Amino acid sequence: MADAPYKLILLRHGESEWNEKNLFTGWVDVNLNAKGEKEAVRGGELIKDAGLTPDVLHTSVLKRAIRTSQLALESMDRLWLPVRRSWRLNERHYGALQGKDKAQTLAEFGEEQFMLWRRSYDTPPPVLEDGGEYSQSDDPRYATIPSELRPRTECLKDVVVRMLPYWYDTIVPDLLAGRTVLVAAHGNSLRALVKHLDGISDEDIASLNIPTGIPLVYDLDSDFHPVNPGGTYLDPAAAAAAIEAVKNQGKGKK
Ligand SMILES: O=C(O)[C@@H](CO)OP(=O)(O)O
Repeated sequence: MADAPYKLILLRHGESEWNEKNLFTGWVDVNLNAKGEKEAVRGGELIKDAGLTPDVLHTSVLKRAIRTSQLALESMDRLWLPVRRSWRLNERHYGALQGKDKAQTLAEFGEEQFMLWRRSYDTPPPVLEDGGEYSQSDDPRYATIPSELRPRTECLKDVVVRMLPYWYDTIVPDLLAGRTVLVAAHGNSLRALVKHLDGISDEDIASLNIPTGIPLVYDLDSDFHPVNPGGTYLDPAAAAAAIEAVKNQGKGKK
């Protein structure tokens, strides 16, 4: 393998209560379900069995990612790791779709609009008005984000824009310091990071899905380009099946 000084492990949270119900989630802070907890433990075991030892953890500020990281770290007896959390690793804000049923949304608006909202690079869902049941406008954890920066909906392009400063300013310095970095985050914030790492086009990113709970390892060269493009899933067979399930969400299958 070409020279690859940096090791990055990406982990999407385990299945959540709303993944199970097939609801658009975004910034709504739902918990893991029992299957998701098991996936998180297994994710940690996979990392350990691969001989990897994360030195630092980065998570979003949403409990499904935080709990996944804790369960994974516990299963490798590394709960003691230093941890940084940022809203910049949060799931994509799903705007007015938050809390809506994916299958009903597909039936109501049709496949084309559904896929535009769900996977197009630059078409955000309608804005979520402040103060509603699924709004985070009064959530204290976001109180320090200036209002012009605070999303009320996001497309993937918006996620790339808000996530990249965190990549460059916080994760890259950890890699440069020689640390193996574990990032526990979400389907769409990880799609944004993978798009950046692999240089995936705005069109091609639409068909890339990330499964819950299966670690994806990148070996990065000195310019932070993957020497293993696309990364390496630690359980490739399970990842392939789970990717297909994510793709089919909304079609009555999970
Ligand atoms: O609902 C969401 O927040 C995300 C991830 O679960 O869904 P999707 O894969 O449809 O972008």
